[in-house]
Amino acid sequence: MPWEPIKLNSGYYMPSIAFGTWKTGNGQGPIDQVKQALGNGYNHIDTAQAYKNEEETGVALKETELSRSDVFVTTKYSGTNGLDIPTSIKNSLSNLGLLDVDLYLVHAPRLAVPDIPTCWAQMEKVQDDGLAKSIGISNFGVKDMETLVASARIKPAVNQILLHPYVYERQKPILEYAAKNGIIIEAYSALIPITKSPGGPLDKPLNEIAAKFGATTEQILMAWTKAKGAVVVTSSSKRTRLQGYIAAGDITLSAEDIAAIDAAGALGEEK
Ligand SMILES: NC(=O)C1=CN([C@@H]2O[C@H](COP(=O)(O)OP(=O)(O)OC[C@H]3O[C@@H](n4cnc5c(N)ncnc54)[C@H](O)[C@@H]3O)[C@@H](O)[C@H]2O)C=CC1
Ligand SMILES: O=CCc1c[nH]c2ccccc12
Repeated sequence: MPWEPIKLNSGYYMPSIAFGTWKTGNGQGPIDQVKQALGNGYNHIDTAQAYKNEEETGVALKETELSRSDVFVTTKYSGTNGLDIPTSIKNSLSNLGLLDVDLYLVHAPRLAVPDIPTCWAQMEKVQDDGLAKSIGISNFGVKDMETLVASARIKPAVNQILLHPYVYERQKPILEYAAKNGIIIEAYSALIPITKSPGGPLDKPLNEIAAKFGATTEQILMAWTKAKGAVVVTSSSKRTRLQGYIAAGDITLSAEDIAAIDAAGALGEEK
């Protein structure tokens, strides 16, 4: 299997590519987009309180042929409407029509109120109470993680962060700290060098490596992210793109390919 499941520090396995539901509200709606992803090789769905599509995600999960145990569901505490963590997780489960989620994340460190240790103790209770199989964080920097780990009984299983070659140097300390502490990195917006920042130093190596593999540049960015040991959370309303991302799991970049992408990435910061 190309995108191998990754074992989390909770003992559970997480599929290493996820379909993200942020901004699935346009055109084809979230229900159809989640169903399309589930029908095209995705068994990991990423949503959040803030995305306001947990109910639609729940409908898609009910309507799919896959059983609950075949799909890994992530949602996040986003501090929406000023609700606290115990209330938010119950609302999310009710919206999703589920008894538990596979992964519950604190969406950003600024949401950890009144402070990170107090917030994390509430997350630990969510896991203790069986409402989430694993708990984690998103957008946490090294200092945030140090504060959390210093008082944690349960270490975060995952830190979901921005990761692509133009921010790799900046984000590397987060990857290193996570690796030392058994925290899996999940990368969002891996395609930004193509979707938002084309015309930079990455274009040449990405095009050359893509031509060598007979692949698209999106697929090469996905393969690079995978090579960094990260889980990928991506999205598209287009079936062919979704299928292309799955196929990217078969691409193994050489050390030289990775070095060329790292070097070009370090030359240009995100625009
Ligand atoms: N925790 C957090 O703060 C965040 C989490 N996320 C999660 O990650 C998921 C994916 O985030 P994205 O930034 O959308 O990921 P992404 O970088 O993988 O981009 C996917 C988007 O790029 C488009 N795309 C693909 N190839 C393209 C091409 N050749 N030309 C133009 N557009 C192309 C797709 O249609 C899709 O809209 C979200 O749905 C959400 O679940 C995203 C942002 C922040
Ligand atoms: O997850 C994507 C970005 C986003 C949208 N709403 C929120 C709320 C809190 C943190 C991040 C985000």
